[in-house]
Amino acid sequence: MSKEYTYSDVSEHATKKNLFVVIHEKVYNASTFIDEHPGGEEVLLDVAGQDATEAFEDVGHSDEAREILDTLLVGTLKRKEGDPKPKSYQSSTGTPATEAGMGVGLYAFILVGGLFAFGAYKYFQMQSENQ
Ligand code: HEM
Repeated sequence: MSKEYTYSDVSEHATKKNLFVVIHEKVYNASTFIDEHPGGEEVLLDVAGQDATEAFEDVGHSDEAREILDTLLVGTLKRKEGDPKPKSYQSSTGTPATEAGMGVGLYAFILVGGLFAFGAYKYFQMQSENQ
């Protein structure tokens, strides 16, 4: 019974009693669940009628949470031109940024290590000259 919703259809369901969210291109009706949400109703109201993929994944929800999600499914999202871009968690900028951070850390480590080795080398050279 998969129904297709456009982004503007979804955005019309943005109240506590009528609350749709988009997660991974699927449309969920969270109205019945909002009062039971362990993370509180505030966070769900924040993303009501919007793409909540990033918010949902950032929390690192359990498999149980994903099972509940399945029971709330009402349809799939049909994107049109001009709609907000899909929030695909995998392709978010988080991963490359982390890699870049590690790269910089690695260079810093090599640089500091190199300087230390050079210092030690000079130190032992002076020591042997003094003898
Ligand atoms: C309809 C979609 C959602 C469902 C079915 C859902 C379900 C759940 C469930 C079952 C938990 C308990 C912990 C776990 O099993 O992972 C939980 C915790 C939580 N959720 Fe959601 N959630 C949804 C959307 C969201 C969104 C959009 C946010 C936005 C940030 C959010 C924020 C949180 C937070 C912060 C917790 C942790 C609460 C704590 O440990 O004190 N959830 N959620």
